[in-house]
Amino acid sequence: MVNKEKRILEGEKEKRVAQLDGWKLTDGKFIVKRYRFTDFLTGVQFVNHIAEFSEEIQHHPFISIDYKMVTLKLTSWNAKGLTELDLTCAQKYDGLYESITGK
Ligand SMILES: C[C@H](O)[C@H](O)[C@H]1CNC2=NC(N)=NC(=O)C2=N1
Repeated sequence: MVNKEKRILEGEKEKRVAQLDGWKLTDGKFIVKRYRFTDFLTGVQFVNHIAEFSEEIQHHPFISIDYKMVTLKLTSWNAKGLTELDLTCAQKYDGLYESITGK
């Protein structure tokens, strides 16, 4: 079984993050994405879904809500860097966004 808590190798990071949709690598250990919504409450609804999922799997992104924009920033504190779990979560967040907005 793949160890999801394993850090992604230094030389692999850029490539792996580039395979994600709209996610950017920052400070060598975070991935960040901005999600746009047509209104404030839809963004809040998205954040609620993210919050529930994060609790379920005990892996939590930094979340900021700036009116109709939600920014998620993720790393694995325990592993002190980016892990497979972070990349998996990024795809899950994208799926939640799609299910809420249809985009
Ligand atoms: C004990 C608890 O499961 C851990 O501290 C979890 C909680 N949520 C977490 N969230 C994130 N993003 N990274 C972690 O390493 C992490 N660790």
